[in-house]
Amino acid sequence: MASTQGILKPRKSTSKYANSPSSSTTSSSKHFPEASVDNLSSPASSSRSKPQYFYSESLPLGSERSKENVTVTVRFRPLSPREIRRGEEIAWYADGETILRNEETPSIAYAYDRVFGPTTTTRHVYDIAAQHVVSGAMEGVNGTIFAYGVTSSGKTHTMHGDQRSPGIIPLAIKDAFSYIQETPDREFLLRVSYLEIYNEVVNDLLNPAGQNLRIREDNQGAFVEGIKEEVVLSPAHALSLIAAGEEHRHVGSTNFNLLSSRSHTIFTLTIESSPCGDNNTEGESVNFSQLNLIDLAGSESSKAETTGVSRKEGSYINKSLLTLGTVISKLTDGRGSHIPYRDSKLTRLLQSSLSGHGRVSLICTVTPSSSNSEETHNTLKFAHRAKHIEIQAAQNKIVDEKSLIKKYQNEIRSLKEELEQLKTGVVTFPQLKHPGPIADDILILKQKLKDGEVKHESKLDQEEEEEEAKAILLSRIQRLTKLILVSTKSSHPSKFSHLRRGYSFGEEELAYLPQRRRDLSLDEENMELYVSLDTSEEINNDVLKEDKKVKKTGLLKWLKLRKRDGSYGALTITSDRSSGAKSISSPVSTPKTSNHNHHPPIQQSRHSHSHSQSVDFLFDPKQDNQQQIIEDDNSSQHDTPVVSISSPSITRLNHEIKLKNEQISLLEAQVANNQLLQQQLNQKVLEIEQLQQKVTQLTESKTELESRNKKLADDSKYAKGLASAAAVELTALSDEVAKLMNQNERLMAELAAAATATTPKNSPGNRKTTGPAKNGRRENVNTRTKEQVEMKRELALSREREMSYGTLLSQKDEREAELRRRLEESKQREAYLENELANMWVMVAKLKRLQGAETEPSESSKDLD
Ligand SMILES: Nc1ncnc2c1ncn2[C@@H]1O[C@H](COP(=O)(O)OP(=O)(O)OP(=O)(O)O)[C@@H](O)[C@H]1O
Repeated sequence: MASTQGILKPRKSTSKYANSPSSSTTSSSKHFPEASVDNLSSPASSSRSKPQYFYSESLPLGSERSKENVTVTVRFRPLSPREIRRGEEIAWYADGETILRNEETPSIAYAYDRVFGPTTTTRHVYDIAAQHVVSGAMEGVNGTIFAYGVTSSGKTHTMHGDQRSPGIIPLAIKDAFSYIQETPDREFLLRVSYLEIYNEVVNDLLNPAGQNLRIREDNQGAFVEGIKEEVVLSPAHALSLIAAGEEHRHVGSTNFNLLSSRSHTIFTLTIESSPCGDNNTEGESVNFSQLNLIDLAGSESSKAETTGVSRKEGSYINKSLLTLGTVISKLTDGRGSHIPYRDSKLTRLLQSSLSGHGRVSLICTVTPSSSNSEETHNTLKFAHRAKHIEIQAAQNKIVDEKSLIKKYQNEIRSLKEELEQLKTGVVTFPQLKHPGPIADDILILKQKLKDGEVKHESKLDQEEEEEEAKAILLSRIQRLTKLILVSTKSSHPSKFSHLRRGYSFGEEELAYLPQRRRDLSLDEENMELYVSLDTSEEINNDVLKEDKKVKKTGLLKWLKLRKRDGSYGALTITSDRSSGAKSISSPVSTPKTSNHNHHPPIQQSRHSHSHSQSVDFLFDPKQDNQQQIIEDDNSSQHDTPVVSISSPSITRLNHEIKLKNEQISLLEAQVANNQLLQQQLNQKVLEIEQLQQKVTQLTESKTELESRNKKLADDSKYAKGLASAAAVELTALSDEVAKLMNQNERLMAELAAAATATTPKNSPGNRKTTGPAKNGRRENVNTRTKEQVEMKRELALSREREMSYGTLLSQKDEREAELRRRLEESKQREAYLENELANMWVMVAKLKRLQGAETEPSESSKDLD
């Protein structure tokens, strides 16, 4: 793949204010005149005299610049009814369009590309902070827009919005389709994916089965393996996918926000475009870009009273946001040190955007309230750091083979050639020029035609077969064509950046936006206050409930329709970039206009350059001049000059053949679907069997471990008994030793006394003592000496015994410690196995659920048969 991407250029802090919050330079610091604001100081420089503050006055950003900074804007939300009730005060406020100031200490101020006050509409925020990123993405430059802020500061309100105030995501989608409408010389293919990062686990929000997906890397950067991508054909279609995805997003209640997002979400719009029709020459590269729209979970303040699950969620959220902060600091410190992208899934996925590949817009949402002043200040510092990231946005081009739009275009081209050959009768059964599932179908049908043709004798039969082949080719062309989006305008467009786009949302699109979803989270007290504050729109609970029901029914209806007939021709692509392949899991189906009763018949004329093979669609101006292509079967039949009518009977027969063909295609599709389901079912059964085996094995090893544990516990008990017996023995022994020592001392004392008593009597002066008395004393002395020797021997013996008992005791201690360690190990192993077992059961339950879900459609399709 030939991909031209931007280059990371961490900016060196050359200015003396570069590291001070007051020195916020803007995206345009190199290209726009800088204006200094005197008397503004930062916390860091408040003591210095006359600090200078640089900021830009010119927005939106010019598109011709090659080097840019991240666009950083700050949006205040109004004080919430709860905050008002608590009598909280304004701690921060917008001072003009670009400066934000602290109420208490006005010298603390920050400047950004734009500061939006609490009354600014999301549409205005979009125009300033997002529109240039979206238009860039439509032109082939990657783009990322994300909302950052503490919990309940208004991120989801800004990114998703509601029916009264659609957020950045719906506005961007609408704008993307407007861009297509205003660009008649290019063809587009749009597809979307939607994921969440919850507790550091990546889940696919468009595919509930896609849980705990892996992040992999290739030469284009990080990507999520196996994520589902859906080709989208209209704003309503894209919004319906988001609405369906939102149903799976993790939300919870915090003491700041009753419906708080507990996960980061990334909505990705992948855009491919190439020149239209005749301008589209083979081998020409395709513009390829991705627009990431990110709603981060809110960082949680230490004031949050959380327990259990929510504390765990909060710590994951805080950790990943902390990593985001560290990454941004390192990117901007100019030291070129290691950047820890890999420390969190969020930064891994954002690596490409943060390292300068494409445009980035950071919208920091803050609350003005005094109780959150500290958190707001942290957000402002984060925003200030992010401002220094330098990006170099460039168009991404990819070569033919990697592009889905080229693949479809080539397939349409060769199908048209085959159709033309069939019409002119030059080649009755041409050789296939392209492989793939559609070509396979055609091959089978052609084979059918071929087999039958030999037997047909009449000219009518031949014509019937030809008509059948033509009708099939035509329907394939139509199905593929409608995936590629083109403008209904024939004139050349004015430049996108000068266009005033129609932002208005039709009812159909609004149905997929929440009905002030977040407001429903207010407690009753707040609700009352909210209602009384918002007198223009009296919301009573019944109406809310009713609206919610209607919205849900709308979505369900849409999902059902989509399931039943593949409306919109929903095309699901599971990316497998590791193998370089994209698997198309559901081939393009033929939606009938009658099945789109939820979506009023939406038509769009395909701007074709080939008269003979054109597949014409009607354009419905009611659809805001920018609706998707869904073919009008009737009109295409009328306008397409491929059916040659030679006589009334042939016409009738042709008509019947067409009907039959359609039935055949439907049945074939159903059969293929059933086979696929059957295969999946078999696979699941196999997996369940394997899991059950594993569960049995685990149960066995658990039982074995339990018995080992029991044995070890017995051993340990025995060892403890031994140890306590030894301790008793040792105590007795030490008593005995003490006794012996006492005795010894006593004897020594006696001996000493005896020695003193003997010495003077044996002195020369006393040698006159009589014989028998002398002998008696000598005997006494001898007996005592003997006793002493005896006692010394006993003492030595008892010391030896004491030592041996000591050794024994330490050996016992060691053994006891060893047994305790083993006991601990086996307890850990048991816990691990129990955990594993629990996981297995969860998986088994999931698989069973899946199996159940898959059996249902297969049964219903059987019923159809
Ligand atoms: N600019 C705004 N104007 C009016 N109301 C707003 C605005 N921003 C936010 N709100 C309201 O404030 C409340 C909290 O907003 P939101 O749920 O968008 O916060 P959040 O930052 O996404 O919170 P979390 O991180 O907990 O998900 C909602 O009731 C929302 O409608």
